[in-house]
Amino acid sequence: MTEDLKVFLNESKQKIDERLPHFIEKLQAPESLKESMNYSLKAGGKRLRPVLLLAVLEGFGKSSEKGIEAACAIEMVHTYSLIHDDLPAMDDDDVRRGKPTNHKVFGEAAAILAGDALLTYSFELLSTLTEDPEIVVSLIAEFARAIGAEGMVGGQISDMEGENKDLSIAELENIHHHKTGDLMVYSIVAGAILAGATEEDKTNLRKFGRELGLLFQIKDDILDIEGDVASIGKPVGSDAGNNKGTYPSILGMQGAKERLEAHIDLAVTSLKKVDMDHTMLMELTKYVANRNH
Ligand SMILES: CC(C)=CCC/C(C)=C/COP(=O)(O)OP(=O)(O)O
Ligand SMILES: C=C(C)CCOP(=O)(O)OP(=O)(O)O
Repeated sequence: MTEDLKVFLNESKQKIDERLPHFIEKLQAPESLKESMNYSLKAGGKRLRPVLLLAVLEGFGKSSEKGIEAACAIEMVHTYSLIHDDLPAMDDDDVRRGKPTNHKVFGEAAAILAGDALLTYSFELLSTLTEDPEIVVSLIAEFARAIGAEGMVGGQISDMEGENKDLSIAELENIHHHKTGDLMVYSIVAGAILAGATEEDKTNLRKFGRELGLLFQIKDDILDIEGDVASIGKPVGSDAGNNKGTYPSILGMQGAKERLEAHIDLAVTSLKKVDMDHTMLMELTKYVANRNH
């Protein structure tokens, strides 16, 4: 990792980590609910989606302050998705971000409600942005599409329905485009909307985001086999345990790694077409593909 990326990641993560609990503190809501929401938000995480939004703003020469609220809203939704994903009705996982999962600490009902509250609050946060109302509406509409039935939620149910089945690579890609990719694409496009990017630049950033989402997920599948529990903060072997089709299970480990390289090339090609400073997004792409956590 370059020194510039290390500094950017640390600074961005720090800004998000500082702001997130502050948003929860000011809620006039039952303390038990706030505690459960904050537990998962504060449990750590790479903050990759907020970092992507801030990197896009920086690439267009805009201040990252402009994107903090939207970045926090995105992290809230990502955190809700992980809380629900870990529930017994879904992946039934006990450890997340190196800590006991939310339902293990607070019980299933509180975990479901903490997720619901984070999701709902994210929309409230976006609605209070001081941008032009047209921009706010477009940010909210695109967000709803990315994380709802046509996006992340749809991807999650396809993922669950795909368990114990022989999936083709096309089916697997479709699951990942929605389950993982759509929120990542949104993080990038939200940065572009806030930066006032042209339609052409937004289209190429969307293509870049789709490739980044896939390569992120291929790496996640690889780490589920080759990763180290202490680094990834969640159990290894969970995909095999849940009988999920993954890139290594369909293509073999070597095939999955070749696929990862191919998606890096495709991501870089789309990114280079965008009229911006690509340095940080280029570095982030390499980081996502080579990470060990
Ligand atoms: C609406 C919901 C609940 C969406 C969940 C979306 C999501 C990306 C879950 C984690 O995927 P994963 O199970 O592949 O990852 P991990 O290995 O981190 O559990
Ligand atoms: C989409 C997947 C595979 C869920 C985990 O996402 P991250 O790996 O970004 O999780 P955190 O760092 O936020 O915990």
